[in-house]
Amino acid sequence: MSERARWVDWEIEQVAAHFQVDLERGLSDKEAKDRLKQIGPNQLAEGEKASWLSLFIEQFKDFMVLVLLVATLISGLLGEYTDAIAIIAIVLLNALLGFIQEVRAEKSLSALKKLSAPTAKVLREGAWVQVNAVELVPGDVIRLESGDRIPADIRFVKAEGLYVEESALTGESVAVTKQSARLPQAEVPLGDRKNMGYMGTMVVRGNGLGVVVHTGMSTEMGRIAHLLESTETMDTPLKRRLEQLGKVLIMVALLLTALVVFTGILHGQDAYKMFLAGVSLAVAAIPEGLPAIVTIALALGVQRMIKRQAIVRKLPSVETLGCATVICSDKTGTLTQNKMTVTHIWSEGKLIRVSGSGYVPEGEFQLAGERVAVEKWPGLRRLLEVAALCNNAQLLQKTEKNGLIKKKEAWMIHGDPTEGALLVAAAKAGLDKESLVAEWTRVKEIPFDSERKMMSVILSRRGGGSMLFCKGAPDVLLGRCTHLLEQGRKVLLTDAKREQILRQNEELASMALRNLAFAYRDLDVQSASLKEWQYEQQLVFVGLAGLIDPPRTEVKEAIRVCKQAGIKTVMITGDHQTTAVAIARELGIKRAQGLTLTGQDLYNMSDAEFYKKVNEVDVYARVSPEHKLRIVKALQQAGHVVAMTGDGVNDAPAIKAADIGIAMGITGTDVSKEASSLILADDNFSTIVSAVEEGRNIYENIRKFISYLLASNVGEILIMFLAMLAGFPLPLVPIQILWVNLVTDGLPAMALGIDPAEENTMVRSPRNPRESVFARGVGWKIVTRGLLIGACSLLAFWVTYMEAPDDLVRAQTVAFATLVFSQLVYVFDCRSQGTIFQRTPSDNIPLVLAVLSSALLLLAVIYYAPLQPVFHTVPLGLREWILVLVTSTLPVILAGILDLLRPMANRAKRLVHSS
Ligand SMILES: Nc1ncnc2c1ncn2[C@@H]1O[C@H](COP(=O)(O)OP(=O)(O)OP(=O)(O)O)[C@@H](O)[C@H]1O
Ligand SMILES: [Ca+2]
Repeated sequence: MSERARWVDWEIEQVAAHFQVDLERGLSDKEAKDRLKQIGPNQLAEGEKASWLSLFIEQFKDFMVLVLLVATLISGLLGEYTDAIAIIAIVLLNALLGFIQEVRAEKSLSALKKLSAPTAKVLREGAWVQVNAVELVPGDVIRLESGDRIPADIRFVKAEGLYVEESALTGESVAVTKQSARLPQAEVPLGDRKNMGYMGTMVVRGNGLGVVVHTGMSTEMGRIAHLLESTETMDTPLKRRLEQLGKVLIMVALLLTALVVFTGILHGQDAYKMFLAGVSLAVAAIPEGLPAIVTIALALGVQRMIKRQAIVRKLPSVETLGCATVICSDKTGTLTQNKMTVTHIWSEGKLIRVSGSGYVPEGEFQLAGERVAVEKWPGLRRLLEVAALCNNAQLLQKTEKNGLIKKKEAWMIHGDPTEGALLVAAAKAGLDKESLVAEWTRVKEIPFDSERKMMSVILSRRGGGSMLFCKGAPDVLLGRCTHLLEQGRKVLLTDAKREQILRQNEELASMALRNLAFAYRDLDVQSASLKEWQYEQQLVFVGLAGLIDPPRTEVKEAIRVCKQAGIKTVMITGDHQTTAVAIARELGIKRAQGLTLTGQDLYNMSDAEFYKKVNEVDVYARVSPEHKLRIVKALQQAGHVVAMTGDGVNDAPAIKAADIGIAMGITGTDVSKEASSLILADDNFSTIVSAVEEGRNIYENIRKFISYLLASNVGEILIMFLAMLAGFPLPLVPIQILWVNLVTDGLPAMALGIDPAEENTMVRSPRNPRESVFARGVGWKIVTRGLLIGACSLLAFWVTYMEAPDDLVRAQTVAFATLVFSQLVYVFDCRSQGTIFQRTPSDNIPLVLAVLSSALLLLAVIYYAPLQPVFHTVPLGLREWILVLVTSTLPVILAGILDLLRPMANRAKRLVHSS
């Protein structure tokens, strides 16, 4: 134990020396690389993955395939070599196809996992950079903020109001406070090592710095969790439902096959031939590949989503996305650009305009159009001092490598954009942080969180004395102020003054500005005994700042699309009500009669009251994260499928509870990301809307190939069944049945899975999550098309057979060709919920190619002499081809006519139901 615990009673300098790291600069890139090579990546070992071979063998586990293999083996032994070999070849080909599909799905899923892999903020060569957590090495200096998952075992170097929840390790769910100072002795249990942080535990409040002491399997986590569960399941509700459906379909297919065999034998067919045909039919007709294709369609769709900046963490959410009826979105950074600029300052009763734009620290302070000198205005100066010092952001000038950087882009900020904007404003007055820091030393920080809506620092002045600087939401901060700074003097804050400040705050907020208030207090010797919660009291109010945060340009359109698609957008923000409403109006979220509720309103409302109103609310303002959970619940109770965004630690419960929990890729905390099912790589609201569109499309594509595959299967069974019933000879031989199955299950079905969205995808209202996959015409399509395909193929067979009853092979070839071609025509019919003519083939080139190659393969099987005996085919003449082409397009034409009758059928059904 002492070997592991030894860091606990060391001084920080000792730890740094041990790891040969300069705490101000971090490791050099080279050193970090060397250590990584030596020690290995910072990750826990994963469990065994399924090998490729076992994945391949998996493809044969299907019962009917085994029966088929055995049956062919027997026929091989009986001397039917060509048949046996051909059948086995096709079964192998089928397995290969399934195998390739599965490998592909797996690959794209592991790529996904990488995308959402955790990162760490690490100091390398004097600069803070973001790296993948696996690249951390002992000696790295890392920064942690509330919501971060600690990426390795660390010794804290700095801790500001830091609380860490270590239940992953200790089982204790109450967060413990952390410190940087050494402990008197080393031998303390894990839970009491207050200056250590452990991999996998979670920062719930405050911030800190740490030196990495153990990585990967040498961490405490590595010691207990020897293996990480490796493969995430790819199960989704739809897949599960399809698997259940699959079982039913297997039964049906087997039953029908048995029926076919039985009828055939009754009509004097050869029992052995019938058996082989039956088994082949069963193999072809059982849609065992359905769940696999669903996974592929999901995986491919997920890849398209990534291109549109939406990273799916949980596959089932892809399906749910298409059902979303409400999207609850954060305001700052999601609906707005999160590029803030201070435009107004209110100090000592005067409203000052600040000119300039972006992060360039150039601009003027103007009062009624006249430039004001900040030096002559003590209140304004103090305000900017507080703004710059009660601040964790950094304003940086990009080093100009070439002269190409435009001035506007030459400046950037690190950290919270709100705080960055304040730094810029202070810099415009000539107060840059560096010179201020020379005068003021930070002693302590009471961090910001969205619950408190304020933040403070305690500073000691070089000349002596110390002060508390505080900034926060005006309405909150004002409650803690007792005094006011006026003409450089501290005066009592009267109720009238309070009123005035709040009025001013309202006025700024109605201009869609995000407001902050600033205050300070002198700390004398007595205040040394104050408890933390006692610091932020009896403050002296200094003034307000109004920050503009323009809406993202694309959001307005995205919200319009949502409306059209039957999805309601709701804004949930920690910001002030008036600000929120102003922006919500601008974006079209707020309807004329829509309600706005504040966190306070929610607090005063019973669940029953809230539930009654929830559908009318467009904007929730000044809410705390905890309210989000209540909002999700109420919406769900009202029957909504809810998508909810969030970024902080405290948003995690709501994200988890939502049907689609959405985290922010840029500003989101690890904890919120882990709780989410979708991550927005660009934090942008419009990305949610794209994801919804993709979600709907993926689901529709799945329905498309279900209708394709099942109708094809119905057709295959039907032609055999009807032929047996009518006492005809076998219209198809086993190898042909298997071939049809291979050619249709293969490329065309896959190409349907990547079909681009139909134009009306975002005009329809959301689908009911309980809706069956067969709803909205799919079931109808399967039945009508299936029946017609079977009947027409049989018709072609019958016509040819009647003409030349002793040339059975010719009739079989015609039936074979008709079946394949009618499916290849039908595949285009599957692309639209309307008629086949609603879409042009040119927008799915892969499908056209797939169909062409399937057609060519068929021609090869018919015309390439060596294959003719294998597939029992003969070359066809012009007359036969005309017959094939007519009978294979007939189903779609007839079905189109049937479709016209469908509304009538529905109406009749409703009439029957209502009477
Ligand atoms: N760094 C900060 N220091 C002090 N106060 C802050 C800081 N950032 C925000 N505030 C204040 O706290 C309020 C709530 O902030 P919070 O981050 O919870 O929500 P938001 O960012 O305004 O909106 P959203 O929830 O839409 O992202 C803000 O309106 C602001 O007045
Ligand atoms: Ca926020």
